[in-house]
Amino acid sequence: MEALVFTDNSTVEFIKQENEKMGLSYEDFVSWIREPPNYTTFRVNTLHYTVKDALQLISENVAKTAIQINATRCPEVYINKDFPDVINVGSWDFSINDAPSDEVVVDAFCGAAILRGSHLFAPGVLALPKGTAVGQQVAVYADLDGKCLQGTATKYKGNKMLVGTGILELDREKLFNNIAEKPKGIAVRMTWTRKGILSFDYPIGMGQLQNLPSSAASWELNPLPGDLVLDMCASPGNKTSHLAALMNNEGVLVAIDRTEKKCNVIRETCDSFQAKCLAFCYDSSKSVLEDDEPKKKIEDGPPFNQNSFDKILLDAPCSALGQRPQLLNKISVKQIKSNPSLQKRIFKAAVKLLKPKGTLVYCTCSTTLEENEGVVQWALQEFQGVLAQAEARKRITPVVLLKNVPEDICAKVQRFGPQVGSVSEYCDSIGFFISRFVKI
Ligand SMILES: C[S@@+](CC[C@H](N)C(=O)[O-])C[C@H]1O[C@@H](n2cnc3c(N)ncnc32)[C@H](O)[C@@H]1O
Repeated sequence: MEALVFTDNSTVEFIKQENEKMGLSYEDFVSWIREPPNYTTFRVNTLHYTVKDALQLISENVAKTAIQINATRCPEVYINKDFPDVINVGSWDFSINDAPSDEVVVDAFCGAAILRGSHLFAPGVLALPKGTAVGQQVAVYADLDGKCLQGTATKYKGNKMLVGTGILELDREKLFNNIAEKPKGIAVRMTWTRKGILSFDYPIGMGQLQNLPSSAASWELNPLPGDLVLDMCASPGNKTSHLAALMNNEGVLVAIDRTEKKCNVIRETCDSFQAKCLAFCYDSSKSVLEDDEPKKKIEDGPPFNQNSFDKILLDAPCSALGQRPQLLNKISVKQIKSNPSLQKRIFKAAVKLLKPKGTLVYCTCSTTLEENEGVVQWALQEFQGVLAQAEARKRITPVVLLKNVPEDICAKVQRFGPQVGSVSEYCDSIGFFISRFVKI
């Protein structure tokens, strides 16, 4: 029997109802969510690399991999037709006849990363039978029940899925027996994964693997050199670094997240891209000064004066139900339903911080109606006469009509997901939602 992706019965019921509103069955949704997208998207850091150079380098590295793994045909590598700084890399078209008998087991989260092309890194290994030697071909399985214990020395008998095969680079001694130091480095160098997605090398700073809708969200905001831009929920800074590139590092780019640790990650990401941004640790829902408070400079950090920013990205904290692939998810309905109230609080602050005629982009990596169209409906009601929903600058998804949501709202948002009847390659990405607004 196939293992469950969602373990909580009420979550299953909730997801069933959500998908019915889009004319999808629960089974359709789960069979989509448990598989990775068919291709990888790489966003080039145009501050320091040309897309042409990045394309050439990735193509060369993919060709080198072909030699290493004895593949006769390389996947396609090409510039995305809609986003000029995005390179698409297709999947490898070969299968294996028999998986090696030596098995490594990883947790479901790590298994999902391998399905998306990652190598297996040391901290992810749960089970490795005694006697398996470095240099040997191994099969990598994901534990679908969440029951395999770290350090297991025998073949794991629980519910598991083959995610790929590769060459073992670290033995049990290095993985489990060094108490003083946490294991690090590649434990298994993957040479085949179940959906044919493999990693490729690229220099630090050249760009990053980024889901296509995430790149699309920054393009929707369209920050220009010289703009005053705010990224309200910014860590780890992937979109921040993209915004800086679109601004050519000219203007002011402010990034906020709620802990210092998360802000340090934003700074690290931006440093590796040589992207300029001011990162501040703050609760974005409280980042607005009242009318009667003294005026401050943006550079001094939050809270900010009202009407301060030309463009604001609100990549909201969410249930992340659109992430793909998901092999095991224990989220409860209570957790899913806790998101909209925070999303709306941050949204309220965003509207106050935005200059008249300014642009706000709201996005999530969730597929639920309440976190997406639900927030849009609420915002249009709450800010009647102040905020208008705008057409997508670049529509790359089909319009998805939803029960009880006005058609004009559905027609303006972009919903990435497993929609029935869609043929665009862009729908084969993660589940994501983007809506653009302008302040009147
Ligand atoms: C979807 S992630 C952002 C991903 C990021 N935009 C990127 O592309 O790299 C949402 C972020 O919101 C942050 N967050 C949650 N509540 C917040 C709040 N009240 N104020 C600021 N940030 C918050 C979380 O810490 C998390 O890092």
